[in-house]
Amino acid sequence: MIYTVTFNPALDCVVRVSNVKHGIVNRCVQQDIYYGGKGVNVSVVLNNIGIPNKALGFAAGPTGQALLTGIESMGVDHDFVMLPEGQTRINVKMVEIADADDVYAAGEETAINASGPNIDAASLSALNETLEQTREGDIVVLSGAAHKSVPVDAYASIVAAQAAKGVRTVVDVTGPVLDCALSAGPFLVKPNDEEIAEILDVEDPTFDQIVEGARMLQEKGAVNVIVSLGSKGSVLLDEFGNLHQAPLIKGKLVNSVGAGDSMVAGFVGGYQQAVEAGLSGYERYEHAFKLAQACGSATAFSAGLAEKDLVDELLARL
Ligand SMILES: O=P(O)(O)OC[C@@]1(O)O[C@H](CO)[C@@H](O)[C@@H]1O
Repeated sequence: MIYTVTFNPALDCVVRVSNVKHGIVNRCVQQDIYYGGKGVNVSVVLNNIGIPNKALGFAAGPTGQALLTGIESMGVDHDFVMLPEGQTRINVKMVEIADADDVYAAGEETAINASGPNIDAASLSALNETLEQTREGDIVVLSGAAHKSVPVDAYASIVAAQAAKGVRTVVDVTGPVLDCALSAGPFLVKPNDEEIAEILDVEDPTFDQIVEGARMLQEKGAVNVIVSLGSKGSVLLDEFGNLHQAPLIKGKLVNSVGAGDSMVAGFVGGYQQAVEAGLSGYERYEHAFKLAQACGSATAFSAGLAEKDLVDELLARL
């Protein structure tokens, strides 16, 4: 079973605007609301491609209730802890489009992510209790930034507790929370090229430097590392030291929100399928990485998150 944990989910309000001017009221030409937060996105994509999973995390207030009702109506199984105070955040994603008649054209994306509600110690304990339901062989995906009230080692503690039970974990977060979690040996981390640049302290890393950065993350404890390289595709450095490279799949970019989360969904879903099919070593990772690429690109080519038909179509091209 795959579990996702979203400490700070969000209602993503994506507004498409042409000819934005600062300092005045702008009217959008299209508005879409998605049930988001990185782990929630992973769950939605897994659900869309027919892979059973359960979404965990924290929700609060009427916005949190709307998020839970929304994912439930999509068929996503969940077991969120309701926080005693506050509201699940609303994140605004603005896409600036050149032509008001071509609403879903690619455009420059600007995100304003809210800070989200405070997480009290009792609620954190309640989440840890829900995580007791995992079993050996399961995968737990910990995705997205946590509110500043969360101790920096909260992800690391979950990684360590799950590893002790034979559960693999994915940690998709940055900064000190990632640094701390690395030492607990997560199964997968997924930085992008900018985060690798920060780790290496270089401005515009070459391909070799990206690979060096990924190896550094392995030395610090990550079992596998996927680095998304924007228009240059992505790479996977697997636990055996093999480098899997994937150029970007060609298609019309509509929306990059959730594309990275969709890669994570494809990877964990594909990894689980490969285990069940008896694949091992290099083949297991090739299979997982292909589904990761197909899911990531299917989201990038859609207004919302990846749907099965497009994922299958893209998979057939790889
Ligand atoms: O603030 P975080 O947790 O880093 O990121 C949250 C977020 O930007 O990530 C998802 C896309 O990856 C969105 O659904 C959501 O709004």
